[in-house]
Order: sequence, then C-alpha cells, then structure tokens
Amino acid sequence: MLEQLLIFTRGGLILWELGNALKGSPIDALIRSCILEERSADSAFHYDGPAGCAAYTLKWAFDNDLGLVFVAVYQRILHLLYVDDLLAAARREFSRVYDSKRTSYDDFVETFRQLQMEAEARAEEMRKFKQAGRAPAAPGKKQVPGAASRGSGKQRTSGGSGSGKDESDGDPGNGRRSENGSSKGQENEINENSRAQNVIVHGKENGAPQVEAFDVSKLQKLRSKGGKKTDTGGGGCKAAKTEPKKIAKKNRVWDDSLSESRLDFTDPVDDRGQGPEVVVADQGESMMDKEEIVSSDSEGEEDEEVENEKPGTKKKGWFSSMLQSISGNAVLEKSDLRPALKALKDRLMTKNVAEEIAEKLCESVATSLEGKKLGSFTRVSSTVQTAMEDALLRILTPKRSIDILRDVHAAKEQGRPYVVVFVGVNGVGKSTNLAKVAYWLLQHKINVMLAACDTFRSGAVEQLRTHARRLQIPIFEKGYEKDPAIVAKEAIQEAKHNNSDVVLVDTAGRMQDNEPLMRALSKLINLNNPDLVLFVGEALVGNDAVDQLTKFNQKLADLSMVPNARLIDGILLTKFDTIDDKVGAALSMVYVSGAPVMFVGCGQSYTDLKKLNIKSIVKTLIK
Ligand SMILES: Nc1nc2c(ncn2[C@@H]2O[C@H](COP(=O)(O)OP(=O)(O)OP(=O)(O)O)[C@@H](O)[C@H]2O)c(=O)[nH]1
Repeated sequence: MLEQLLIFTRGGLILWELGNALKGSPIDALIRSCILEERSADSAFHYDGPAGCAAYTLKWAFDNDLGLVFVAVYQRILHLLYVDDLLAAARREFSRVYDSKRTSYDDFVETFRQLQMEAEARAEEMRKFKQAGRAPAAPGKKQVPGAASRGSGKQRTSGGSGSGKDESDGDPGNGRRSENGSSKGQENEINENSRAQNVIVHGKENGAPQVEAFDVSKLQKLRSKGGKKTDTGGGGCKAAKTEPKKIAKKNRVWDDSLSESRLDFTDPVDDRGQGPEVVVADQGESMMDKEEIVSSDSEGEEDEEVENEKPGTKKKGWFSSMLQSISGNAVLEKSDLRPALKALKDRLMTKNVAEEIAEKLCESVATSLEGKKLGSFTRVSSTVQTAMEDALLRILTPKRSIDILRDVHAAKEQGRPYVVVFVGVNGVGKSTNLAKVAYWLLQHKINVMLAACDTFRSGAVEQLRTHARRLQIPIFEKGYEKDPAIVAKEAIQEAKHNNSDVVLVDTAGRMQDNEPLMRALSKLINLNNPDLVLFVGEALVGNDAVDQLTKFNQKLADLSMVPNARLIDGILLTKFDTIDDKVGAALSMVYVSGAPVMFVGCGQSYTDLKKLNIKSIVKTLIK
C-alpha cells in the first residue's frame, strides 16, 4: 500500500497530498540527500529513519516545465510494482489541471484513485504475463479518459509505458532509468543511513534561479483548505526554517607566501563562511545546436524514450528547431540533451572526475531538464552547461558551516580541548598537512598539541616529533605498537592539563579494505568522539577517490559499536599544487561523502594550506 503521495512545486509549496504524515520525514530526507545532491537520476531512495520507524522506499517524478515534483512513499518490505507507472500517470493528469493561481486540488483525489486502480491492474496484468513467460502488452495503452499531453507540441514523457515492470527494471514512466537497465537501477539506490549526517539544505544559496531551487525548509501547504490532505493524519510537511546568514568575507592574515600561480583553485583559508559566488550563466548565444541533434540521430541510439516519442518529434529538422528555439517553444527531450551531456561527461572525466560520478551527474541534469521549455535563442549546450554549473555549485557548497576557529573557542568555554582526527590512506600527506593546520591555528593564537597515534608505521612518531619541534608545540607520544585509541584518549586528558586548546591526532595510513586497521580507527573515533574527523585525500586520485571515501565511511559505520556512528566530517585535499586543472577529485569526494572540502594542501611548507575556491573549481570543471 502506498503510504504517501505528495505533489509539490520546486519552490516547496505542497499542492496535493495523500496519506498520513510519516515519522522521520522521509520526503525531507529525499530532498536533502538525493534531489539537492544531484542524485535525482537514481531509481529509488531508501529511507531507514530513526529507531522504531519503518523503512521506506521513495520514488519520484518531475514535471520540469511546470516545476512540479511528484513523490510516492511506501514501506520498503512491500515491492510495489506499479509505483513508477502511477507516478507517471499522476504527473500527466495533474499537469493538465495544474494552474499556478489555483488554490485547491481536492478534486484530484478521484482522478488519482482511478489512476491507482489502473496502475495496479496493469502491474497485475504484467505479473501474469511474466508468469506465463510472454511478452508484456504494449505500454501506455490504458489511460484515464480524456488524458492527453498538454499543449507543448510534444508528447510529455509517456505516462503508462512499461507499467507493471518489476521494480528493478527500467523506469517506464519518466525515462529516468531506462538507460540504466535493471542492475544499474539497483546499484543506484542509496541508503539515507550510509550518507553523511548533518546535512542542512540551502536550496538557493548557490544562486540558482528561484523556480529551480529546491528548498526543503520551505515545504508548505497551499494556504487554503485546498491544500489539506485527502487522508487522515497530521501534516507531513515541515515548518519553514530560516536560511543561514552569509558571513562577510574576512581577509586571511597569516599566510602571505602564496606566489601567483597559473591556476589557483584555492582561497585563503580564512574566508570563513563565504559562500561561492554564482557563476554567470552563459545563456542566449544562439539557436539550438544543429550538430547536436544530427549527431544524436546519427548515433542511432534506440532506447525507450526514443521509441515512446511521437512520430515526427524526434526528427525535427534544423530549421524547425531553430524556429522553436527563437520562439522559445522547444521542449527539451532526453535525445536533445544527450550529445551535450556526453560532451560534458567526457570533459568532467578529463578533469579527473570519477567516471561513475560524471555519469550520475549527467543523468541527474538530464532528469532536471527533460520536458522543460528552452528559452528563446538558447542553445541546448548552454542550457545543459548552466544546469551542470548550478548542480556543481550545489554539490560543492558546504551543507553546514564548519567554522573551526569558532568551534575551538566554544570547546574552550566548555573547558575541554577541540579534537581533530586526521584519517586517510598511506602517504597522502596526513602528517604534513596536520602540521600545516597546527601552524594555521598557531597564527590564530590557539594552543595546539599533537598526538602521535600512528603507532604502526616506523618513523611516524619521529616525523611528527620533528614538526612539533619546528613549530615549538607539545607532542603526546607513546611510541609504537600501542593501541592508538588509548594513546589518543591519554593525549586529550594531557591537553586538559597543559591548557592546549586543540589536539591534532595523527593516525596511521590505512587502505580502505584493511579490516583490522579500519577497526582500530573506528575504535579511536568512537572512544574519543572527536569534534572533527578529517579525511585527508590526494587531489591526484581519480576513480579511487570514490572507493576510498565510500569505504572509509562504510567501515566506520559498520565497525562502530554505537548506534549513530561518526563518519567523515570534512575533507583535506592535498597536493593541489601538482594537478594543474585536473581538479575533479574534489567533486568526486564531496559527492560521495557529502562532506565539504575544508582545506586544500598546495605545497610542502607550513603556509601551503588554503581554502577551496568553489567558483574557480566549477569553472575549471565545466570549461
Ligand atoms: N606537493 C605536495 N606534497 C605534499 C603535500 N602534502 C604532503 N606532501 C608530501 O607528501 C609526502 C607524504 O606526506 P606525509 O605527510 O608523510 O603523508 P602521510 O599520509 O602522513 O603518510 P603515512 O603516515 O605513511 O600514511 C611527503 O613527501 C610530503 O612532503 C602537498 O600539499 N603538496
């Protein structure tokens, strides 16, 4: 049984709702962890919620032209086979009656019930066909009487197609999964619990157009009674939250040593709280790209969407495309987007973005653009590029502000040291960059102590001792073959006695698959509950970035003895001085972990620590 169906605008206004409010707000989680993070091309979202709460599966569909979102929620143990089909049908029918001035959609309940019955019937029919080992009936045959696409000139994404497919099959309704195939669809499913915690949404802070921006904090019902739920139960939407204020940029004072480099993706490390500037959209240059449409055709890619299109719409000529573009009537289809996205994906990969991430981002951008009207004189490529720029800014922009200096002072007021644990694979620069962070803190007149908790690699303690001597700061060390968790605990106690404000904990480098070392790290983190778990990763890394971060987080979650395991809070990217314009690791790491890049190491001296310049990274990735 469907638990909830919600129709809302991208601006956060709930237009129509069916079902009871659900514990834990799975729809909020979907928006935060999936849609805002450019995972909307995934096949489904799994939500485990707080203890005692049922596990749910969420599926969704967009009407990009109208800026509407349709979300269905059902218990995960139920494998409802008709949900994609139902969502597509609901989207089709609701789009017909949608009017931005309308205040009530109460009467939609009858249409919806009818659609639900039909979708269930189609799913049942499909199940029987499958059992009989026969091919399914042609999709999309059954429709609510009077159903028709709105007058965009093109068929809106085929509603009933492929109805009743097994959940692991491609998405018939909105074409979202049809390129992926079944197993991919399964792989794409993400689990809220495995994602980074502490995600706070700032849907509009990257400057994306108002209508585009999701703002979960603004999910609200239509004022009139028309917005009321059709079923029993309290409202499942959240009250509005205030958006965080931007803090004015402050100049860095301690580091004046950076020489002008040809490519500088870094900002002074003290740009506290500064949001990224919006990249000016490169819009309105020309008409639709004729090459793109031609190449799309010539590629001969025949997938479900292409088959489902109305005859004639796919093979629009260059002239008619141009006219449509001039008049602003062209409705974007996946096939229009594909060449531009393919080029963008290749570009991202040449910049060292992991292939899997580049692929997912392109799928997500396609999902967000499909069905949208192209503006007058706007090229598909620039529309895609702008959408990708917005997506990248959204991903790279920290979802919560971690201000170390502020937090250090807060900890001091509580009479305890602020603790940072540096983790990562071997040789990435943990100790060197830990020393840079120590130097930076010293510039801010903060008392720092180092804790030598790499009790594994010979020479590690001496290396840290050298940094401590050079920086003239205390070090807590217990030699080798000791339990690093205990050494860290003792170091924190010692810091209380010697009035250290911050303890920087060095740990042994470990491969993400090394179970015993990952277990030891999990113990260290859980025993000492540091303020910050900083993952140190090399900017040089390509596809392995995804594996490293995913597995570190996974192991920390799996090997933890406590219910709410601590995961990685932030990233320190090292060796940025060696990568030229191959800045993709920053994106891959943030995308897979949801953790922000807090520092960038760009050299081997103590002053070579910067803050990531998000705007510059996005420009480099796209251009
Ligand atoms: N070019 C450059 N080199 C760096 C940077 N950060 C660290 N290094 C170098 O990377 C090498 C490894 O640094 P370490 O700090 O020993 O790395 P680690 O992660 O502590 O090593 P393990 O303890 O063995 O895991 C050293 O030669 C550092 O000088 C950086 O930002 N840029």
